[in-house]
Amino acid sequence: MLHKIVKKQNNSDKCIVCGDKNPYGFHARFYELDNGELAAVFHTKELQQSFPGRVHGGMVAAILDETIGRAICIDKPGSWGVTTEIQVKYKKPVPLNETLRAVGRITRDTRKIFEGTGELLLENGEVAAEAWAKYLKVAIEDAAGDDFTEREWHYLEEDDPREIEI
Ligand SMILES: CCCCCCCC(=O)SCCNC(=O)CCNC(=O)[C@H](O)C(C)(C)COP(=O)(O)OP(=O)(O)OC[C@H]1O[C@@H](n2cnc3c(N)ncnc32)[C@H](O)[C@@H]1OP(=O)(O)O
Repeated sequence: MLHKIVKKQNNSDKCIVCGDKNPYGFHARFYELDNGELAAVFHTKELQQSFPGRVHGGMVAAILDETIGRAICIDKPGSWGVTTEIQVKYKKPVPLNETLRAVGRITRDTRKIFEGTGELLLENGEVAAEAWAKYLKVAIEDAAGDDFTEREWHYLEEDDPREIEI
């Protein structure tokens, strides 16, 4: 189904998932959708390999982790969490050198923690991996230091899509 993009989230410099200056990372872009979910658009790369031709399972977990972890910001902008637990079901190999999508949403939100689920989609829309994850809410200063948001947390002005097929 085609979903309208309501808002684009910021990127960091060095994160392995969203870092714009990390040569080995996914260079993911995160978009808040009109259905209340968060979509990631990201690029898989040769140097993320596990067995030849497929992305490492740890990297698959990483994109799902960040997609779910950022979904909290849809309803609560400026919220941050650190991952305390994650479960991933790997259903199909994730290919190298492709532009792929992931989607996540929040399923539980309390004063201290939040939880959510997400899926990584292949180009044809098939689900390659699904995850559930739990996060402890933290102040960004505690997780990343005092000046993280000024130093390396940027809105990237780009030619973004207006809609995403999920
Ligand atoms: C852009 C945002 C996207 C985010 C996606 C990516 C996020 C990441 O990759 S984060 C990196 C991976 N995760 C981490 O590094 C976390 C490592 N773990 C830690 O730092 C610690 O274990 C931490 C902070 C979670 C808890 O620290 P700890 O010293 O145990 O804290 P502690 O004082 O015992 O507990 C604090 C509170 O949290 C609660 N708590 C601790 N762990 C958990 C847990 N797993 N589940 C639920 N509650 C918990 C405790 O019950 C306690 O509650 P209260 O204050 O009511 O007593």
